[in-house]
Amino acid sequence: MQLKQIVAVAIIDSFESPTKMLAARRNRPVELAGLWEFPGGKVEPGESQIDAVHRELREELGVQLNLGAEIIGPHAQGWVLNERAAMRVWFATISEGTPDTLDGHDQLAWLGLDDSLGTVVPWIEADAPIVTACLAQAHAGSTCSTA
Ligand SMILES: Nc1nc2c([nH]c(=O)n2[C@H]2C[C@H](O)[C@@H](COP(=O)(O)OP(=O)(O)OP(=O)(O)O)O2)c(=O)[nH]1
Repeated sequence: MQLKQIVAVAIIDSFESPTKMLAARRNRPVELAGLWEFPGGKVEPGESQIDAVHRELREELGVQLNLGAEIIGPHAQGWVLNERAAMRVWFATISEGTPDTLDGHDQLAWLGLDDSLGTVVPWIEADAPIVTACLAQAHAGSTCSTA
C-alpha cells in the first residue's frame, strides 16, 4: 500500500565539514507538540517531492535551501514513520534567509553532530533511526549530492 509521502531536511552548517544540524520543535498536533523533528511536511497532489521540500521550508522556516545527498531509508518511500506515512530526508544548507518559527514550530536549535544528537532533545520516536543514519553519513563525509 502506498504510504503518505513526507519530505524533510537535515539542515547542516556546511556540506564540506558539517558540525551542527538544525532541529525544530513541533507546536502541533497535541500528541507531537514539544517533540523535535526534521522540518518538512506532506507532498501535495501533483507536486514533485523536491518542490515540496523547498515549499515546506519556505513556509515553515522562511529559508531557501541547497539540497545535498539523501539520507536513504530502508523503504522505497524512505523511512517508515507509522502505518500511514513514510519520509524521505535530504541534507541541506541554507542559501537564503534566517530560520524562524513561522509555522508549525515553536523552537529551533542547532544541535552538535556528535553522539548526543539523538538524546539532547526529545525527538519524535520514529525519527530515532534517521538521526542515527544522519550522524553516520555526516561523519562519513557524504552530505553533498554527487548527482
Ligand atoms: N516534518 C516531519 N514530520 C515527521 C517527522 N517525523 C514524523 O513522524 N513526522 C510525521 C508527523 C506528521 O504526522 C507527518 C508530517 O506532517 P506535517 O504535519 O509536518 O505536514 P504538513 O507540514 O504538510 O502539515 P499540515 O500543513 O497538514 O499541518 O509526519 C519529522 O522528522 N519531520
